[in-house]
Amino acid sequence: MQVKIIDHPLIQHKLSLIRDIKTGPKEFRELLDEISMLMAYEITRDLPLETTEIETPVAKCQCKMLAGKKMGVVPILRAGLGMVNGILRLIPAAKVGHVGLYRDPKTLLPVEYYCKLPPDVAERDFVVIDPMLATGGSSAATIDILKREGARHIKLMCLVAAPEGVLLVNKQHPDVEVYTAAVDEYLNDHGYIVPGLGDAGDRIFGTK
Ligand SMILES: O=P(O)(O)OC[C@H]1O[C@H](OP(=O)(O)OP(=O)(O)O)[C@H](O)[C@@H]1O
Ligand SMILES: O=c1cc[nH]c(=O)[nH]1
Ligand SMILES: [Mg+2]
Repeated sequence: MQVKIIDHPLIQHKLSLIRDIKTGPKEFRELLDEISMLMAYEITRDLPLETTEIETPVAKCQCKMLAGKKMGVVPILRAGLGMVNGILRLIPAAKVGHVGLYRDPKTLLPVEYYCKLPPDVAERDFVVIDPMLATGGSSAATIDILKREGARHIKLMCLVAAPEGVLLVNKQHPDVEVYTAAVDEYLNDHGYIVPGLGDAGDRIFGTK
């Protein structure tokens, strides 16, 4: 199983709070936003730097700055929306594409209902975001869509993953690095991650 677990203590602490059934939508959204920002710090570790001359009040010096790589963030609707702002706070120049998928409750297969991507897909490095990687069907389908539109560099960032989902993405998209804060135990008969955190979309938007 190829997966990078981001086990920073702040992320693990906040993840435990977010799992708690007593955490309501307001606190859930705030925690997801904070965790997303912390995770973005980790997934951008390999961004290229270039040297440029800066003049401080004291002297000129050679300083490092981001080399201007174009980035794109693609939340999977709905729950992925809860991770967008945390990432944009660290990478404000990223363009945001949206892919709408819902998981058919019987078949557990993803059903596409929306797609709007930036025009220059082939020039950008993408991060697909969704709090939950369960069977992996939704994430794998989103990566399919991005590749079909010309994307070549894609990472997947989720909050909680099931081993089944990581393995599916590894198998269908071996070039895509998967980042998560936790790999949980298994999927139950309804396709929910155990112990997981329940239905992420419903908990963010208060729809249950
Ligand atoms: O890995 P999978 O088995 O595909 O399941 C994970 C998907 O299920 C959830 O979305 P859901 O279909 O509940 O839609 P929502 O975000 O609109 O609630 C979740 O946010 C993922 O997108
Ligand atoms: O546990 C799960 C599985 C899929 N989608 C969710 O929101 N939670
Ligand atoms: Mg949902």
